[in-house]
Amino acid sequence: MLKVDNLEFSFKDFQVLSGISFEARRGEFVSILGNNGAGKSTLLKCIARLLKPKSGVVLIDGKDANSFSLHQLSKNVAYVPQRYTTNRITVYEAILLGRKPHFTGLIPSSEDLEKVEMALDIFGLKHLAFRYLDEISGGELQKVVIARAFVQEPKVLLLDEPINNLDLKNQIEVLKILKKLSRQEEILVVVILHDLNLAIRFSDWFIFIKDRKIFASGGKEIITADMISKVYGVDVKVEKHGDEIFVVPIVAAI
Ligand SMILES: Nc1ncnc2c1ncn2[C@@H]1O[C@H](COP(=O)(O)OP(=O)(O)OP(=O)(O)O)[C@@H](O)[C@H]1O
Repeated sequence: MLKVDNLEFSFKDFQVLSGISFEARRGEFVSILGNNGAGKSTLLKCIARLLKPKSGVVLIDGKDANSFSLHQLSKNVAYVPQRYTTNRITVYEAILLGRKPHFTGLIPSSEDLEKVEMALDIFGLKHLAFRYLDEISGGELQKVVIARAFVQEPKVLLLDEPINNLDLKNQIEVLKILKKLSRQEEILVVVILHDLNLAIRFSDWFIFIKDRKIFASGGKEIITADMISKVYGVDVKVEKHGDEIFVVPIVAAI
């Protein structure tokens, strides 16, 4: 579904990414992890074609992403940024805008409206449908932005820190929804996360970025205290409780 091959990116002469290669399949939940400034958002933006890599290719379903028209790209890839600005439109209208790549006439089709209704339901936003975006909370807005990407019906859904404004209950709820979407709709979900333990709980595959490169990638077996300590520069323990593993930072008493 997604193949990134030898991607390099620089902001002028400041190299941010080098030799980034990985593949991910339909139906997977992949998390991109690493310290602040490691290049995670830059990688996601290169995949979404918002930034142009210096070299390397991004293949979507075997086709070079550069060969897609913007219209085709928006039917294949949806991107939820870390920060977003809002217009004075309602929650309903904002989500409906996600259907834009599917519009065939001036009036939304019944399918467009059904998808919006479905998204309002899935994301628990029905009661806010006719509120303006500046009249809802930051966490609610975050859900709206994800719901808008969902109705776009992409094959690849890219999300940059989608749970950073949410309380714990909503963090888990949104990750559960994303996981369900990856499984049921066979979408490839690629998410930047900072919470290692939530990433471990929900992801099928992990990509750790450090010093411009992929430091480690793989399934849960790559999560070791040594690897995490090297990536984040913090001493940690990896503890097992039943089938689950947890990363616990070792912090000396203050
Ligand atoms: N527009 C820009 N111009 C120049 N440098 C930039 C620009 N955007 C980001 N950078 C730099 O590129 C590097 C990677 O940034 P990026 O936002 O990809 O990191 P990140 O891993 O997503 O970080 P965070 O976890 O803090 O969001 C950082 O050193 C950042 O300062």
